[in-house]
Amino acid sequence: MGSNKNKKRRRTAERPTTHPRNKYSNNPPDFAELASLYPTFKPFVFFGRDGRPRIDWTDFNATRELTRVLLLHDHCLNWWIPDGQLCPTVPNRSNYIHWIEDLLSSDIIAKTTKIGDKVRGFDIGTGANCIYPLLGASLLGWSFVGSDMTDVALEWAEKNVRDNPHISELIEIRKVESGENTLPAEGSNNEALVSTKTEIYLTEDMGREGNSLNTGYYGPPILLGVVRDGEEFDFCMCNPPFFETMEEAGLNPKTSCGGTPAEMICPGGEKAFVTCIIEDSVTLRHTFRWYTSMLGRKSNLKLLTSKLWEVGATVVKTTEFVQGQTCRWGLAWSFLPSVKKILSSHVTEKSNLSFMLQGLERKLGAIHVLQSVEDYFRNAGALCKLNTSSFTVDITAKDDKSDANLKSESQNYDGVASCDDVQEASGSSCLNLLSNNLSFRVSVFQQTPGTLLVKGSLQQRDGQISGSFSPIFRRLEEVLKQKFHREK
Ligand SMILES: C[S@@+](CC[C@H](N)C(=O)[O-])C[C@H]1O[C@@H](n2cnc3c(N)ncnc32)[C@H](O)[C@@H]1O
Repeated sequence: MGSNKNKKRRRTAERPTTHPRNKYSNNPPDFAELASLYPTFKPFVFFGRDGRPRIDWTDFNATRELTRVLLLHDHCLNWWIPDGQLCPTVPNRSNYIHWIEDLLSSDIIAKTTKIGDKVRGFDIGTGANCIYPLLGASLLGWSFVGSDMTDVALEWAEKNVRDNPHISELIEIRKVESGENTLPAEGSNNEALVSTKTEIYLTEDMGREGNSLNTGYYGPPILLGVVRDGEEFDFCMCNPPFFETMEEAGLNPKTSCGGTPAEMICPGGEKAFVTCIIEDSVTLRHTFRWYTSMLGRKSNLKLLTSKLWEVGATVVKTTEFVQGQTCRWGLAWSFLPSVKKILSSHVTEKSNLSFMLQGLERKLGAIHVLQSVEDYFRNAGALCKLNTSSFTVDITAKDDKSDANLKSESQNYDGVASCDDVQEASGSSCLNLLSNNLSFRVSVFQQTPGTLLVKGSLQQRDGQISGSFSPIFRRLEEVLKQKFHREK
């Protein structure tokens, strides 16, 4: 009992809170002072029995006025949103900005910008409040493209930019065209549009011809088709529509931050929305140094992390944003080569490795696993030969000069790229481990229904090259276990 209590206490103590560089980390907003300085805020402030100044968090007008005065007082920003639009909390949104700042200054991935270059970001779904571009530009001098699709968001985001001439040059608001075949989304207002496109096909680009990935997202374009030819960004960020329905959104009875259906929901919820960003990132690759999104559900973090390994991200990072009672998660990934590494060529290499896959659905057999193995390595740019009679896939890394940068890293392996984050899931996909001439065979044996043995055998023993076989095979094990476990 006692030890449980201690554990709980320890967990609470260890829980991450406000980012240390967040203006409010040691200085929470002082409502009494703000009330004395801003007469329009004063009517919303009352004093509790303990004598402390408070506001009614369930009153939209109070939370909006608080955001307005905080942006003005602490950030010299003029700001407003119409009734009912999503009202951001400033300390909470600042955490995400500071996390991106950490990612950009870390040496997890190669730096592509020169010293003195301006940081350029892309805010997916900037909303009427345009909070991230306003904060990023005023706190750090970053420039932004902020995208959105509803008229009200575009009109008010532009107004919020115009009302701040000292940073307005830094922010472009970009309309997302909903594209052809666009229908009003069921159960939402006219502003939420969905296209009739049902699947996103990843074909030639990824060497996965005919293999369609249904993201479950049927909305307007997110990055592909919005980012223009030749554009490059240091990062993208997104506070996605978290929910599938307004009932699910269930508007937290303890606070009132507004939020229209167009802001809060999309078909498939945040999982579908962020899956679509991931699919777009596979095509856009180095157009962004970091792709990031916020998530409202921890379960989606795990799921999307596995998806990122499957599509060949080189680095995946996660974090937790805690502000008061609200908990959100941050997911970041990149396709640039990871920089930190340890030399692994001295590792005595095993040329035969194996693992078991258990608990598969009965209808899934060796052939499905082999096809996943083939897809996975083909995605990473390797040549794959599937033999359905011997139940093997032969894999050889291609000699592709365009990937020379990635392949040159193959003698080094960094299983964990670390940063100061609270939670992290980092690693290296097979992409940056596949070296020219590395060739190996993966064989799959059915043991009993639902249980398979997966074996990997190195085809050559070149000391330097073979050093990457084991991490590649370990990564394959993770991917297959996650995939087939999920499909149970
Ligand atoms: C949860 S709100 C976030 C608003 C603001 N960034 C914030 O953090 O308060 C989500 C926004 O995404 C927009 N949105 C939905 N689908 C979009 C798409 N495909 N492209 C751009 N914006 C989109 C919505 O209109 C809405 O303004």
